[in-house]
Amino acid sequence: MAFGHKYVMLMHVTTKKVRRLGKRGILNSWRRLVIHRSTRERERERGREQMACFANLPMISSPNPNPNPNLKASASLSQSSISTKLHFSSQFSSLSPSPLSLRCNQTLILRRFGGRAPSVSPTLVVVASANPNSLKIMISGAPASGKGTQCELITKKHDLVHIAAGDLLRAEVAAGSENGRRAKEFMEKGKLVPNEIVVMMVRDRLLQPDSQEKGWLLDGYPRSQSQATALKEFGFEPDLFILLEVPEEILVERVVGRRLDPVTGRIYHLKYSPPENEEIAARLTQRFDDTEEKVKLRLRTHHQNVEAVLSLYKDITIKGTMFMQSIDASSMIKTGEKMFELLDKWVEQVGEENVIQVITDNHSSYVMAGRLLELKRPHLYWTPCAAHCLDLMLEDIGKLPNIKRTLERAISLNGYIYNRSGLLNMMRRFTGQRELLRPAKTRFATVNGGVSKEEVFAQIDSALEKLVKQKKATAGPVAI
Ligand SMILES: Nc1ncnc2c1ncn2[C@@H]1O[C@H](COP(=O)(O)OP(=O)(O)O)[C@@H](O)[C@H]1O
Repeated sequence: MAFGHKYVMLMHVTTKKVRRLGKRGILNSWRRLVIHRSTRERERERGREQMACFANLPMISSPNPNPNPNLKASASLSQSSISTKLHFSSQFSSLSPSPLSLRCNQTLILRRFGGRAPSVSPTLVVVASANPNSLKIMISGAPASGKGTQCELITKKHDLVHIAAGDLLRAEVAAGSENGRRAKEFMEKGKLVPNEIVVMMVRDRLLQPDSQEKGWLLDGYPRSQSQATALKEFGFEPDLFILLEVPEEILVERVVGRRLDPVTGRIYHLKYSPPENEEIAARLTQRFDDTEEKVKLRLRTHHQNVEAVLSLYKDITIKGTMFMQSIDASSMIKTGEKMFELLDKWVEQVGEENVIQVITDNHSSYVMAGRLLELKRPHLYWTPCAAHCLDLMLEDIGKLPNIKRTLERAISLNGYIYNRSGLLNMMRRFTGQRELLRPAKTRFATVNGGVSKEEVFAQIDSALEKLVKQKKATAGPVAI
């Protein structure tokens, strides 16, 4: 494939040829579609921004330049041939420093890098989108907000390629490359790694054939407006942006106790999800930036950037719980009617059609308020908080004499061990780093940090299902 000063050539093959000829043969046998520069100039004179040319294109993909210097594009070809509409961006000009790109269904399929005149042999990357129905999702959230868990569930169900910017960077650090060395300096400080390292890394991964064919779930990117813009310029636009929000105190606790099993890749938590046996416990590792001090820095960086990124994707964002307002209700907390007025005002403000469920405390005034609300608005669904119900039940159970005595003993034994570091150390050594369940204050808000990973996934998945249906409905045969 050549990029002369006068011509732009697009090539065409069919799947049968692909099988018969193999890679090299295909490159030689591509039918050339020649567009004379003069044609482009005439088009431009007509004031058209873009010139469209159409071709039958097989699924072609290769992020790596071919070693042949005269043929700087290489291709690996899959079985299915697809009909694809190509748009040739008319940014092309012998003087223009801007890169030349071909886009296919929003996916970058060809790009010339560098700002040299086209007479200089360009480096080409040829990639084609095989499946316009594939999902393209971005997921964002503070450290330990559960992105990893949700990504696992999402990729499993929708067979997407999971691309985590943090993992790409850690792989680079582990490889000991110059980029990795530089990246580590920033990662240790909980700061963002400079764009010149991250952007290309993510772009290259997105261009890989598996991401192009299956669709992708991009995790931890973009973290700034400039990263989002850079990706957009490369032609990558998500269908959906997911933001996971979790209160900060929960995040710190999660991060500090988080451990990785390097053999299985499974993530454990010393307290909430301890390893199953001593063998696993002994090999667990901790991320170098999972300390309390560093996580606080990472959280600050996250909060500084998240709003800017969100503003770019607000139309396609799904968010979890949103904090609206806190009110001092101490003067009315005991009066059902007053609590009803308060709740009713909020339902009015949010719009009744947008309220799925109203959840309150189990106090009699809340129960009365909830019932009044249901009377006034028969389509509204009110429930007392399930966690609070359980909390009250357990409190009552804990008052039974037998249980009360056992609990008291457990609490004093717990305090005895945890107040003596030598003893605690010994217990951990002999139990394979196990912890005792410790008495803690119960939290009775079913929302916020109390939402289970399955509930979060259900929320995300319903949005994904809608998206899949939408994509299927709008994907007709592509014009050629
Ligand atoms: N998109 C990005 N841009 C710049 N730096 C990044 C990006 N993604 C990850 N990093 C760096 O890698 C570190 C680890 O990222 P990650 O594994 O996603 O964990 P976390 O989100 O918990 O900080 C970040 O603290 C940051 O230094």
